[in-house]
Formats: sequence, structure tokens, C-alpha cells
Amino acid sequence: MSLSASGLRWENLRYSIPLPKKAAAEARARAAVDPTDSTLEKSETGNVQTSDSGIDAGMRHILRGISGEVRRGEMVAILGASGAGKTTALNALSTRIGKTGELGGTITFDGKPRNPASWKRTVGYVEQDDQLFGLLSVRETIEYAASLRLPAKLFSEADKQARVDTTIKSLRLEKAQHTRIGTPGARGVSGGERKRTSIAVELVSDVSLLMLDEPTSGLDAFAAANAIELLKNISRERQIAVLMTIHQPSFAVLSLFDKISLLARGAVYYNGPPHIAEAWFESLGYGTPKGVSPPDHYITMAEAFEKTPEAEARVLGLLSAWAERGEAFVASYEKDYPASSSIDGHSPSNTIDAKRDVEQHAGAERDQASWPTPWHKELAILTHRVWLQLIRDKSVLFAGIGQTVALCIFIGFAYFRLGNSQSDVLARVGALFIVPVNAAFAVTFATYAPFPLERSIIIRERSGGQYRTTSAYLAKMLVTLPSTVVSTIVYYIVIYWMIGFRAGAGPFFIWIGITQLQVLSAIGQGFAIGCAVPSITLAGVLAPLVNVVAMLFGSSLLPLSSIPPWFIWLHWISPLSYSFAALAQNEFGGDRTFECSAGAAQCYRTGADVLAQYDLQRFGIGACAGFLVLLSSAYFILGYIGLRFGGHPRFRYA
Ligand SMILES: Nc1ncnc2c1ncn2[C@@H]1O[C@H](COP(=O)(O)OP(=O)(O)OP(=O)(O)O)[C@@H](O)[C@H]1O
Repeated sequence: MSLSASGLRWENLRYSIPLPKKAAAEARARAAVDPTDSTLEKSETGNVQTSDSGIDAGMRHILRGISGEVRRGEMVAILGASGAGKTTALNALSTRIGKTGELGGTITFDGKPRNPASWKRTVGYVEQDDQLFGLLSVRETIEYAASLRLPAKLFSEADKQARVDTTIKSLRLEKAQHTRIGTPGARGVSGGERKRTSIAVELVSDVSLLMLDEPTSGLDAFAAANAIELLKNISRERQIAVLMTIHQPSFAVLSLFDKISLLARGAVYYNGPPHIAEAWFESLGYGTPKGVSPPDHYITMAEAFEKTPEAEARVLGLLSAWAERGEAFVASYEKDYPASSSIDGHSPSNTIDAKRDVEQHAGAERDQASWPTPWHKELAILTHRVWLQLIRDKSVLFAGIGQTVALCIFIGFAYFRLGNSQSDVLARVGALFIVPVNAAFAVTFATYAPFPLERSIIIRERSGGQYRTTSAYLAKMLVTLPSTVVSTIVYYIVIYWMIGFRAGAGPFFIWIGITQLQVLSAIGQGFAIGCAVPSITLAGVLAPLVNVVAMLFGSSLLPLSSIPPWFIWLHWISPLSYSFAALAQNEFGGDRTFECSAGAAQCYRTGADVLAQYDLQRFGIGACAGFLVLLSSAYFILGYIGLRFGGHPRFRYA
């Protein structure tokens, strides 16, 4: 194969994963019965062909020595049946491959090994699922990407806007640019527009290589052809190398690629221009029958769907024929029939100011190891984006108002205007506990709910080296903290007067202060759970568990003296222990007295009696507030660690 130094090139790429013990033992047993079952035969070119499902010596071989290249200005597709290894190949090339498997072979970009310092800003990766914020418009989505990805040193605000306009135009998103992406509850742009927005988010920056995992999946034939045609134009105009996996393209779409790489069982059985594929397969006696779509034929004939010895022989024949003489065939065909639409000599169009672009690109190469935007600017951009989504999410606003009204009605009227009788003393203790418990539940749940989606978007964006975790995390905190305080404070003010807690400005402000610290710890819990747990289902299991345990060990339900010694630490790490104690001291402190009817067996005559009975004076109100701040900080730190390491994009270069 004649390989140029420009663009991405891979040689003898291999990837194997260890099998679970049981599967490995079964494979060994099968191999003992039929030695051909797991024999790997290496061809002269290093490509590996196999007669089995790819199991050998406790390893499953998913990629077996594949080679290929995509040059700048070219568009190449990796094709194959389901399970052929397309996604694994793309993942290995883009560094998104798992750490558990063994990776071998050589991968270079522009003739050099991929440089970890600059790679993530060299390559744009479009995932199969479009992870975008549904409440932002197409244009806003691309603008945020431009603001975060284009180096501030090289692009003024006007330059960035110009780049956004160009990108919108080149992806034909003009009409949809002001439409929101859409959420499950509110329809937005079409599937094709959504996909083109995902592509635009990558292309708005100076990437030299664009990788796409099945960009046409879920699109109709017209939208699919449209997207691929646009990508082809962009690869030409901007001299970007475009590599994608694609599932069952139409013949028209197939013809748009400069090269296709056909995979079966993790090995290549054709790699070259699409128009030569037919000649190659014809030379093997497998030309496309009349009335059958060539891409469908190329893919299905390399799968032994029929499960017959003939089908198996056909697949193996295709694999070994390519390994033996495929590249020579393509080279001689290209020599005899040079393609009319060769990309050689193609120069970038004026769509983007080419000269300035080249200069900027050179600057960007030098600067790629550093972050594109200063930290404070990153923080401002990300905070603005979180804020915009918050104010647009009317469901959160209405749910918050509805919740406040409902809680005021139920809790407020259940404990309405408590007096000084003995039963009212007990009711006051109950109210002092239930109000912070309610904050813990309602706030924690509302806080962690959006995290799983945001986390996957943050991973995608951080994979492109767009910003630091600290700025993303702090931006979320800067919006969540004040908005939650504002939305909960009304409830605490109203409920205080409805229940009839101790009158006076001092007790009132202490009440507000402590309940807000309880809210702070609940937000912290929401951050910790949302950032550390990747799925909403898991978070939904964990959050109630954490809250119920905190409630059990941090309340009067289980007096301190009754808690088993090995669980006592749960009392000290429960925020409710401190908020309940502080609120009780606020309510029952001073010289408060209660009615006690003559002849009553037991009475709380003073507030001090209540505090002594429930053992609520170990720490003063100030110390309790301090512990609440400490616990909240610990939760926020846990959340940061969860996002920093759990939500960290993983790159594997070797
Ligand atoms: N980490 C892994 N552990 C176990 N098996 C794996 C792993 N990664 C890939 N495989 C297996 O390797 C084979 C190739 O997977 P891959 O996802 O690359 O296929 P594909 O060609 O992209 O298929 P599809 O079109 O269905 O997405 C599949 O059989 C898959 O089950």
C-alpha cells in the first residue's frame, strides 16, 4: 500500500480482550476437539486471518492486524456487518479504547505518533448518540463550542462569530439555527439537524481529523446522503481527514467516499476506492448480483449467515485473498484507470479565509498543549450556559413553586400555630425535625437529577480538551447555590410563621441561617451523588438510602445512647444531627416555659427540659453551623473528585 505522511495512518492494528475464565475454558475445550477452531494464521502482510470466532489462549481477538489511512482532504469509511470491529477500530484510532485489552500496531498522524499533549485538540469525535443540551438552540450550541474551543489568543469575538456563521452555512443549518435542540418533553430540531449540530460542534474548532461513529444511524436515506455529502465538501474545503464507521450505506452514499475499508471478524477484506471494490470482488467470483445493492452485497457476503461450510469457506477466502494480493490489485487498477476525482492538487476553497486559517492553525499547533480559554473566561462562559438552561427549564420553576405551595399547605397546616401545651411541645420537636428532612430529600433529588446527562456532555467536551473540570464544576455550583437558596427561602419564611416558632428577629434569622445550611448540605449531597454515579437509576437508589440513613441516625428517632457503637459515626456525619440540634436550641433555648397540667405524670416545664431529654446540647448553635459547613464542603469535594476522575475522558495511546 502506498501511504503518504499526511493524515492518519494505522498499520497492523490489533486489539484483544481477556475472556472471562469460563468462556476461556470452553474455548480451550473446543480447540482440543477441533484444533482448527482457534488457529490464527498470520499472512505475509501481517494481517491475521482466522477460521473461528476469534478466541485464542484466553483472549478474544477483536482487531487482527488491520491497516489503512485517511489523508487530509479525504473521507474514508469503515464498513462491516454488526460485530465486525468497526467501532473498536475507530475507538482504537481515536484513543477511546478500553484499558483492559491488549492493543498493538502502529498509529501515526502526519507521520508522527499521536501526541498526547495535542491530540485531543487535533481530532474531533462525533459520537453515535448526540449528547447536546436540549434547551439551547442550534446556534447557541455552536457558539458555546466556538467560545470554549477556539483559542482566545488567536480569535477575537468577531472571528469566533464569523467561524460560527461559516460552520452553520457549511452544514446547512441556517434555517434551524434558532430552533432549540429539543428535550424529551419538547420537540426540537430534526434528527438530521441534530446530527449536523453535533458535527458542527466539532468542526467549529481547528480540528485536522474528524472521526464519526455511525453518523447516519437513525437518519432517513435523504438526510444520511445529505450529511455525508456535506462532510465530503468540508473535508475538501478545509483539508480535514474524515474517518467514520457507517452501517449499510446506500450505493450513492458509498460512492461519496474516497476509500472504504471493509472489515469482517476484525480483519480487512477490502481497502480502497469504492469504485474498485466491484472489480476486486468480481475477480474473486463474488460480483454483485443484479438487483442487489453493492454495499449490502459486500457486507453480507463476508458474514457466514447461512452457517454452512461453504459460507465459512467464502468468508475465509475473502479474508485471505485480500491479505495475499488485495493491495497489489487496487494499486494496479488505480494505475490502469486513474480516478477522475482525485483529491491530489485540490486546494482549499475560500469558504474560510484560507491564508489566515493556515496561519492560525500553525499558531494553534504551537499552543495546543495549553487550554484554549483562560480559566476565568471558561468559568464565565460555562456559568452563563448553566444559567440559561436553568431559566429556560420551566418545569423546574413550576415544580419548585408547586412544591413550596404544597409543603406550606401540608406541613404548615399540620403544625399550624402551635401553642405551649405538652402535646404542642412534642409537635414542635417533630416540626423541627421534619422541615430539615424535607429539605434534604427535595433538594438532593432536584440537584442530582440533571447530572447524568450533563456528565456525559462534560466528558465529551473534555475529550476535546475544551475546559478544566474546576470551571465546569464551579459554574454548576455558582448557578445551583443561589437559585436553590432563593427557591427554598420562601418556604422557610412562611412555614416559620405558620407553625408559630419562637417569636423575635434573632431566632428567626438563626432559623433561616441553619435551614439554609441544611439546604447547602443537601445540594452538596446532590452534587456528590450526581457526579459520582453515572446513571440516574443508580442515583435514584443511592440518594434515598443516604437520606434515610442520615435521617435515622441524625434524629430523635434513635437517641444517641441507643445507637450501636459501630454505627455511631453515622450520627456524626449526618447533617441532620447538627441542623436538628441547632434548630432545637434556637426554639427551646432561653427561658422558655410550657404549660403543665396538675397531676401530669411527666412534663416538659422548660425548653431546657426538652433539650436535656433529647440530648441536643452537645454543641452550641455556632458549632453546629460550623459542622454543617464542614459536611457540605466534604460533599462538594467528593462531587468534584467524582467528576474529575469518574467523568474524566480516558485516552489510550498505546
Ligand atoms: N470490551 C469488550 N468486551 C467484550 N467484547 C467486546 C468489547 N469490545 C468489543 N467487543 C466485541 O467485539 C466485537 C466487535 O465490536 P464492535 O463494537 O467493534 O463491532 P461493530 O462492528 O462496531 O458492530 P456494530 O455495527 O453492531 O456496532 C463484538 O462482537 C463485540 O461484542
